[in-house]
Amino acid sequence: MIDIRSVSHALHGQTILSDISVQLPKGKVTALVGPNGAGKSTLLSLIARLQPLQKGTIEVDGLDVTQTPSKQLAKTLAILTQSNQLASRLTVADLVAFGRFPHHQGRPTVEDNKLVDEAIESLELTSIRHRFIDEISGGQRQKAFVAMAYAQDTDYLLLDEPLNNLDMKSARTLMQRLGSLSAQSSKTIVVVLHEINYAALYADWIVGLKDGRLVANGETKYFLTNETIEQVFDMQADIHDVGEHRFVMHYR
Ligand SMILES: Nc1ncnc2c1ncn2[C@@H]1O[C@H](COP(=O)(O)OP(=O)(O)OP(=O)(O)O)[C@@H](O)[C@H]1O
Repeated sequence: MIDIRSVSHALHGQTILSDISVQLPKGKVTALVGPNGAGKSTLLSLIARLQPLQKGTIEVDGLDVTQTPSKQLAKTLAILTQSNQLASRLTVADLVAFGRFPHHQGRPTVEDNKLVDEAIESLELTSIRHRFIDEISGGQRQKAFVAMAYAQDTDYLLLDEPLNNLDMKSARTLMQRLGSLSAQSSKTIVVVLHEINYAALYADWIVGLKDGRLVANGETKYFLTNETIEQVFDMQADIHDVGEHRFVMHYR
């Protein structure tokens, strides 16, 4: 579980997050949703300790993120951020292998190499594994960064808008993979999504933020109501049940 208690955050005098308390369930896929600027990326970065926690506490699997040694945290949690800039010239395979570094400290084992190959195959990057990441398309690069996070094989995986630039089939394949990682390998996955229907189909749990506040939080089918969509996104949408899933018709 990721246990977030009374977390507030401010930058340059501006409140970014206000008193957020929420528990993200272990072994499930949680979607973090909300309008632009709601604070989703900030919350993810605080969970992963990419910036210092100003107020409140965050525990990942019982580990207080402010107290846990970096090596231990890196073996527990992997994050894909939105700013994936690397100065050095790396191939896709180098980049993905980089994700294993906290585990082997520069001396990869057969198991490390196997996990790198699996991540490359899972994201369908095999044919471009030797290409440089600054010479591939935006969607291919996004997949390479997702593969790097995936290869870390941590129990907790945080992904900030992993579907950016992905075509329809690639997006569906990735969400299916994340679903099976949680269902079959008990991984806890937190994913920032803008398309609510990916959350509807693949998330077990949804957390809605708006203006730095927690607006709604619950199991997917209970979260997806007209009232909640309006509260979080300030827009009306029809909710339709199709089979066992609930969809949000927000396209017109
Ligand atoms: N480095 C920064 N300095 C100052 N303000 C920042 C900084 N980073 C983010 N913010 C502000 O914090 C607020 C939350 O930003 P954040 O990126 O967490 O939102 P988000 O929900 O992830 O948005 P989006 O959906 O657009 O990616 C915004 O008002 C943003 O302008």
